[in-house]
Amino acid sequence: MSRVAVVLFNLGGPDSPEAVEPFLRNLFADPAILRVPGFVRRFLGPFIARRRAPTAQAIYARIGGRSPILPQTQAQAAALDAALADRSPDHSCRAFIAMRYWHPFSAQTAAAVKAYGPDRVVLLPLYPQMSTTTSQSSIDDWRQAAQSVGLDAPTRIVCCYPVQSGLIEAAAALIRPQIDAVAGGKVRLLFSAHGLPEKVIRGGDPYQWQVECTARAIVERLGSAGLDWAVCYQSRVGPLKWIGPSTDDEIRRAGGDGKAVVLFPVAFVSEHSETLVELDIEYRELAHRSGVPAYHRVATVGVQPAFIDGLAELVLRTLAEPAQAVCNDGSMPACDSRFPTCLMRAS
Ligand SMILES: C=CC1=C(C)c2cc3[nH]c(cc4nc(cc5[nH]c(cc1n2)c(C)c5CCC(=O)O)C(CCC(=O)O)=C4C)c(C)c3C=C
Ligand SMILES: [Fe+2]
Ligand SMILES: [Fe+2]
Repeated sequence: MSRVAVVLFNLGGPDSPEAVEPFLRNLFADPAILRVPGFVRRFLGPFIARRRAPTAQAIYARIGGRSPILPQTQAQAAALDAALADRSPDHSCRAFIAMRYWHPFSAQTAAAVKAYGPDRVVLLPLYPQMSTTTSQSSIDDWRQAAQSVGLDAPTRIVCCYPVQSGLIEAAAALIRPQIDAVAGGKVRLLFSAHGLPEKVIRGGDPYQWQVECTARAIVERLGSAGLDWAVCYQSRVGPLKWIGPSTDDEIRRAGGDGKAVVLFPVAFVSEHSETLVELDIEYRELAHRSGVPAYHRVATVGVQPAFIDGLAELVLRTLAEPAQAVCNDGSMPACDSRFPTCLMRAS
């Protein structure tokens, strides 16, 4: 029986009010996030972090001063361990967590994985849609950490899984009752994803294309003829032009059209500041002010069994593949055919 370490990547979030500014410093030190020459980033990153800290502290203060992203990810890791134990008699799998901008960092997790002594390692970003700013940044960070602790077990990467059947099934099961609950059926389903600067997408990042693939696959699974739906982008920060339409504009448009809103966070798989504050408080207030007759925020897929089973399937499929990295579950083309940044190419 082979020992497999599955490393789950997520963004991480501050665990106290004092952690907010150092968390932001880590985020803006990432060359994938702040795309300026290194000597500029070394000064500009801490400057932006200091300027953003009071706003971010106010955001986290609304949810008890800390992000729940780590306990949420730990629950997913435990559920994945159980799903893999049920499905895989040939492998003994254990899930580890590596966060990009707050504890536990890749360096600490790489040391724990080394101590576990795996025969193989599977890297699994908790981002269904691949972006250079998220999955690729985490994997680059992991490679450095693994090298520095001398972790050299054969490693496979899950690049992305925007239409993985478990993800789509879990999403549709959460969305369907919210749509059915809207009296009179005058409803618009908004798929809200974290935005990105336009220049990141122009640079060959598959994220926006994959967000749209996920939304379309969920609509198909819902099978509601004539369903009114749209994709939109939230969480803009900084002076650059970001991809649109923005979630704010879509909420105002729904209000103008007299439509109720059912909003599904299509690029987040757990709860944190962007869902609990931006979607549940700020956009709910905006919807009210904009005349939206009803606003329903759908929960993230979290530990829904269909989603966790889908992750387990991805792990087992990745272990069975000869390729260094896999995209999706084979039900759509790998993103390397269209995007130079696909992790299949990078590996
Ligand atoms: C799909 C997921 C995400 C992408 C893409 C992404 C890009 C991105 N983010 C920022 C800046 C910030 N993000 C912040 C919080 C945050 N971002 C994501 C996910 C993606 N980011 C998550 C899950 C979270 C929440 C963390 C938590 O609460 O646990 C923040 C901090 C909060 C705030 O100040 O608003 C910043 C800043 C940029 C610049 C960017 C792409 C270039
Ligand atoms: Fe973000
Ligand atoms: Fe890919």
